[in-house]
Amino acid sequence: MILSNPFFLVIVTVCIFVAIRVALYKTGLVFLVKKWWRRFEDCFHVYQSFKVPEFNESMQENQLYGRVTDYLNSLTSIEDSDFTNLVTGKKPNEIVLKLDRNQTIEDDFLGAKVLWETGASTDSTSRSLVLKVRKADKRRILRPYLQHIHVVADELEQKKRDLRLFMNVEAPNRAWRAVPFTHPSTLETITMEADLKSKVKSDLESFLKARQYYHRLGRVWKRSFLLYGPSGTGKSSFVAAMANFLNYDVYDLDLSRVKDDSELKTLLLQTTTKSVIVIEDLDRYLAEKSTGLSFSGISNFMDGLLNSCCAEERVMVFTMNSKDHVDPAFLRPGRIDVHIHFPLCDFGAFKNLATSYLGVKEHKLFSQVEEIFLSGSSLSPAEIGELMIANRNSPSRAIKSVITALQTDGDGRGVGMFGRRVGFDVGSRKSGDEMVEPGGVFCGEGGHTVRDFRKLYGFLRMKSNRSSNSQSFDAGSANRDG
Ligand SMILES: Nc1ncnc2c1ncn2[C@@H]1O[C@H](COP(=O)(O)OP(=O)(O)OP(=O)(O)O)[C@@H](O)[C@H]1O
Ligand SMILES: [Mg+2]
Repeated sequence: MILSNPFFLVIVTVCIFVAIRVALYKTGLVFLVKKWWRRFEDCFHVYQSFKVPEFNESMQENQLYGRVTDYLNSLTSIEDSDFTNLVTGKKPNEIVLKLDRNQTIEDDFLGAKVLWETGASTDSTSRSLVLKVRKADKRRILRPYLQHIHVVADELEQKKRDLRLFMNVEAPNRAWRAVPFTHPSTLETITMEADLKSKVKSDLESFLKARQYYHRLGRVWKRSFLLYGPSGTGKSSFVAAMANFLNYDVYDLDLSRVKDDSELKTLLLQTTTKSVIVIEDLDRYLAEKSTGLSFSGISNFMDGLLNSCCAEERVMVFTMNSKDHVDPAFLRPGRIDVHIHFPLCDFGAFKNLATSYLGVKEHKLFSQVEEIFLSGSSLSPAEIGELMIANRNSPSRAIKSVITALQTDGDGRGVGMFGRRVGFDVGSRKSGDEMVEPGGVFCGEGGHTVRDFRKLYGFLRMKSNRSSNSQSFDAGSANRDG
């Protein structure tokens, strides 16, 4: 009687389906069912296979094999294969998945399904990969798919490579000398207004993807940044962070070592793609009258227009303490695309530094520090950071030393005296997009002055002549995210 009740039957059927589904998922049998279903489905398609052997007939390495392997290892579907190897990545705590032999993994491209089988070659010493494409899809997807593999493999290769820092040396014929670039600065470690940081990040991200866009416009694929602000506000650290983010080499160009315009041209020609080309303290260099370089020599360099081959896929960065006395022609849009202001610390930046350097988010002395900042005192992030590092075992002592430093060295270096403290003036001064800034530091218990600590830092500026007479003027920013 009850069995003939349709309502009861529906309930029972639903319960049975739910129970089967739960059982399939709980036991993992669902993967087996999917596999069988795929095999069943494949019976209705004709596949064409393409083999990618590890070596060619002359036993030379087939580079495509390595590229495809890298590509397959980057696919998320590798996690679904029955057997994968876990190996250490580039960083010691990084674990990466690598495909094992005799596995099949699936990939989707332009709506078509393709299969890759990893297997041993007939002689069982060398390996091979087999790509299976449905015949019906072959004409449409094969070429673009292989192209796509190349593009992804290029990107992966770029990520894997070790970065280098190039410096121009005086010796003839050896324009650039390279050393490994291992600066630990990242966009995360730079104290900067959160909004600004994310703007810079997305600017760099969209630059990386914009090759077609720039080419369609007939423009050289490059982006130029001006970082300006007082000494010790993080400009050089930011250059390093940018290079690490982009995974680009760094060319640190010391203009005082360049004889004339033609040498400058040669230096640019000798840079490679995927690089950040930095000129530090450009304002100071331009202010020195006794230079062998002409206005057009420097501006041509900045434009990279000598030849698109020597500016393609490059980021140019110029740092300055102030752009007030710089000929606006150097800063016009196109020559400099983005202006980023690096100000001295305000209270928000101080709190972010306290969080990262001392692990302190709140402290009873904070209200006193805030008052001093509000009265117009300020120090650079470098100055405050060094004080915190020196007193890192005692947050109270560290904050007290910051207070003392603000009251002595920091007087009048903040908003009060130098005016502007925030800054994102988009294109307001006919000089490209205007982003802005990170913030400041101090140090020195036991009689250290700000000036003493200033001598302790600096990374790209390995040229002693440039670092010895650094000065700081200009002011800065809003809240930072650390
Ligand atoms: N905004 C910041 N966030 C985090 N650390 C900072 C920041 N600014 C400065 N520092 C720290 O201070 C030190 C000096 O910074 P950096 O050399 O980048 O300053 P700079 O602006 O290039 O100074 P200069 O104009 O004298 O070359 C670095 O070690 C860096 O860690
Ligand atoms: Mg610097």
